[in-house]
Amino acid sequence: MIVPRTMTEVWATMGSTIASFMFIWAIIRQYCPYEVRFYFAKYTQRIMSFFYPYIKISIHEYTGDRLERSEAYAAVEAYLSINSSKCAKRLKAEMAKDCSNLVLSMDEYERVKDEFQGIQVWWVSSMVMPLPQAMYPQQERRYYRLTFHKRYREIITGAYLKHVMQQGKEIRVRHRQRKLYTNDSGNKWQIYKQTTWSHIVFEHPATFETLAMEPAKKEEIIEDLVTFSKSKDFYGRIGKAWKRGYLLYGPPGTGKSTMIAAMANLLNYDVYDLELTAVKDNTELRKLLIETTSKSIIVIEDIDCSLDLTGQRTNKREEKSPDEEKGIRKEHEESSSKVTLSGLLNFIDGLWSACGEERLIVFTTNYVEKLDPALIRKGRMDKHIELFYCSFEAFKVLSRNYLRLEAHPLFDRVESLMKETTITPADVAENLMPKSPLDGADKCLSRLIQVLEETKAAAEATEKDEKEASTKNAQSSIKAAEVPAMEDAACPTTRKLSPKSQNMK
Ligand SMILES: Nc1ncnc2c1ncn2[C@@H]1O[C@H](COP(=O)(O)OP(=O)(O)OP(=O)(O)O)[C@@H](O)[C@H]1O
Repeated sequence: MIVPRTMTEVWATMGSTIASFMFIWAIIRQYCPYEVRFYFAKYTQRIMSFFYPYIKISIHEYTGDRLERSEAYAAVEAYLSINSSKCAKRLKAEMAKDCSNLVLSMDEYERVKDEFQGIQVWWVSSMVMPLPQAMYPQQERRYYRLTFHKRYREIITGAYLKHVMQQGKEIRVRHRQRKLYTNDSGNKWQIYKQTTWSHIVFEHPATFETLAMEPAKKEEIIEDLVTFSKSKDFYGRIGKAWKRGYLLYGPPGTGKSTMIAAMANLLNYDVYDLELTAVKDNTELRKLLIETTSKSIIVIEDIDCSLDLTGQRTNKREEKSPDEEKGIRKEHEESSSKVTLSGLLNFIDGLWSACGEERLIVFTTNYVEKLDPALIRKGRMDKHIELFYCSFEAFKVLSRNYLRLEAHPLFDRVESLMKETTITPADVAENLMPKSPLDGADKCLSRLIQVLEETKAAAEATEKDEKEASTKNAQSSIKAAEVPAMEDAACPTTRKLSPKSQNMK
């Protein structure tokens, strides 16, 4: 045997060995039957794995017959986007479908190391190229491969993978773009078709900080919401679906819709704005419910206008002006649907309502007294929140938002007027809004004071009119009572006759 002496000889020997091996392999591939090769590869792998102490787990991007994108792959991708961006040398940046920012992930064939409870694991991103002879053009199939020592099989397949999935899902929720869904396309013929959710990006800027409300009440609501969002284990333990109902009620313009936006922003939830009048029947309502995702708020605004408490539905459009009424009523007749009160009750807490988790169901109404007690009982609508007219504390929040003012000499006058009259936060907000670039705080506050004074004067005038009217009514009823008494005195027999006997007479 010739022993190579120099480096050049070593390379030359190695090169010729590899070439010989490839030549032999090519001959085997050409002449050896497929079955023999298959068994050869299979048993070689088994023998290798006997000596090879590592386990590999692959997580593919697309799974199933319908080739849906795998949730597990997406979670690993999100998990590694944080880990890999710190240590990988080749990263790729993409604008993800549900995300407003660029998302960094490991580039193909890049390898990163991760550590869990002192155990080292390796992740490799890889892909399978489509077969050239495939009948349909396919995309390359990407996958992540996790490698770890077989000694740690239990921990890695249990706790570590659970940790990766959990963290990955959380990262995805944090980075996703939230959506505002609606089932009302505005098409009056929609009632003859199945309704589905359509969405836009949810970008309402309202927060609890900007919401005008008594600070103590605000704190209580925030605490309730945050506690709910952290109560997965609690709900599991007590055997209840992880959802909570909120009933927001109060006069128009007191901030019910604004509060829903603040709730969504606080908890980072999507919003499903459910228009009941556009839902055909209970089956369709259930279908819409099933299509909602976790971490969401399902809102039914003005519930009193959407569903008659006898189970007969009315349309909120019926409340339009008399001019519109005729045309609208026709439209309503065409679009009337068969969602019933019991269908809605099932929607809230029937068996199907447990199909998702971490969901809030919010009803709003201006007339809480009109609602069926069954609809709003505790357990369905767990928390009832009344939104009031603007208090001075709420006004201070609005003046901070609109005028960046914490204090002002005119505040005292506003405070005393607010004790004497009522005004909605919407009206206060409108008056604090500068109408021109030259409008300063003085002008806005003076405008608000003027409106408050006018409202107070109008309320006093109405009260005076009502008092006068009731005095007049009282006087006329006294007079009316005196007339029969005088008639009775003139003819005592008449009094004893009943109307019937009078007629007979
Ligand atoms: N509590 C509040 N805090 C801050 N802004 C408010 C508040 N209430 C009302 N507003 C302002 O008034 C506008 C109307 O409020 P919003 O639509 O939330 O009232 P609402 O109670 O839902 O009314 P409706 O019952 O008529 O639907 C909002 O755009 C917001 O600017």
